[in-house]
Amino acid sequence: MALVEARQLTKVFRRPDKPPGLAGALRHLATRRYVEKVAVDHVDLSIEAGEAVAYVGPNGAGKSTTVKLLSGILQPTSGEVRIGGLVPQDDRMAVAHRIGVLFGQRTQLWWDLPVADSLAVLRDLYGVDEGTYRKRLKRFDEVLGLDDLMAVTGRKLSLGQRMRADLAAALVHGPEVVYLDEPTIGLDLSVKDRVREFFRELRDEGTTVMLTSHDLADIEGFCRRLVIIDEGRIVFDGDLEAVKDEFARDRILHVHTETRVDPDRVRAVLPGAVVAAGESPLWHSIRFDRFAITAGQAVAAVTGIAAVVDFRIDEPGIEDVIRRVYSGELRLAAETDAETDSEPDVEGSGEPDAVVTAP
Ligand SMILES: Nc1ncnc2c1ncn2[C@@H]1O[C@H](COP(=O)(O)OP(=O)(O)OP(=O)(O)O)[C@@H](O)[C@H]1O
Repeated sequence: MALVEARQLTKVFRRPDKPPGLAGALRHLATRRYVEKVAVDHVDLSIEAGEAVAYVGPNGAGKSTTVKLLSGILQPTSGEVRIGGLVPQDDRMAVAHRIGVLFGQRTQLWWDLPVADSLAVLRDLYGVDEGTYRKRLKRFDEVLGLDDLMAVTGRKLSLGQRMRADLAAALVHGPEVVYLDEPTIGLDLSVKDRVREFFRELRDEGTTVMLTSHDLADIEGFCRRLVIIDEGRIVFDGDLEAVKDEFARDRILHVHTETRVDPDRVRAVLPGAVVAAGESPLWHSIRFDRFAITAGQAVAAVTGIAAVVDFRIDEPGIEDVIRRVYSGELRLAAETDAETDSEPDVEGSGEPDAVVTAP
C-alpha cells in the first residue's frame, strides 16, 4: 500500500445562499437555502514513500482542500484517506506525528509568542528530544536563517520571515510526509532559492513531499511526478519530463543576421521549421521540433545563408503545457475516450496512464 492513499475523495462545501441586506438575512431565516460547491470530486491519489509530487491547478481548483483532507484537517463528504494505513481524521495524534503541513497563506505560529517559544511548544507537543531538536534548529538556521527570527513574535514577522519560521514549525518533528501548500509565496528570490534547495535535501533524505504551487519554478527540478487538478477532478497524473517531451517539443531560435535572410531559404534547409519575422528586419524567429532538429543544426542552417550576429534559444517550459491543460486545449486521453466510446475498457488496469491528448 502506498504511504498516502486517497480513494474517491470528495468534499462538498455547503454555504448559506443569503440575499444581501437585512431583508435577505430574514428571508434566509425563513427559507434556509444553501448552495453547494464540490471542491474535491472523487479524487484517487496514491503517493509512494519518498516520492515528490507536484499538485497544481488553477485558482479554486481544489488543491488546498485536498491538502486539508489528506492531513485530516477537514472531514471528507465521501471517500477516504489513509496515511501509512491510518485514517488521519480518526487517528489524529498518530498521523500528526507523521505529517508536516505548511500553508503559505496561513500560519501555525502563535501570534503573541516569540518564534522560539512557538517551536518549543511544538517540540513538547510532538515529544521531540532535546538533542534532535537542537540539531534540527541548527539546520533550519543554516538554510532558513532562523536565528535572527527566534526572538520575534509571530505578529511582527514579515511575510517572508513568517514563511521561514512556519517551515521550521512544519518540520520540527521530522515528519515522513510533508504537504507544502504555496511554500514560496511572498519570498524574495534569494530566500526562494534557499528554500528550494532545502526541499531538495528533504526529498533526497527520503521525505515524501506533496507540493502545491503556482510558481512552476518550485516544481521543475524538484518533482518528477505532476498531478493536475481542475474543478476538483484530477485531469492529469504522470511524469513531468514525459509531458514536456510530448507537449513542449518546440524550441525557438531567435537569430540576428548581418544581411536580410529569405525565410524560404531557411525553410528549404530546415524542413518542418516555422520561420517568422522577428523584432526587426534583421531578426527572425525559427520554431523547430527539438527532437527532429538540433539547436546546432538550426544555427548552422542560418549561418550557411548569412553571417549571424547574435542569437538566443527559448526552451520549452512546463508552464506552456499546464496553461494548455488549464485552458482545455489538452485533455486526458481517458476523458476523450469516455466521450466518444461507451465500451468499457476491459483491459484497463485502472492505473492512470499519464497521457494527455489534444482534443
Ligand atoms: N470553507 C469553505 N467553504 C465554502 N467553500 C470553500 C471553502 N473552502 C474552499 N471552498 C471553495 O472550494 C473550491 C476549492 O478551493 P481551494 O481553496 O481548495 O482551491 P485552490 O485550488 O487551493 O485555490 P487557490 O489556488 O486559489 O489557493 C473553491 O471554489 C473555494 O471557493
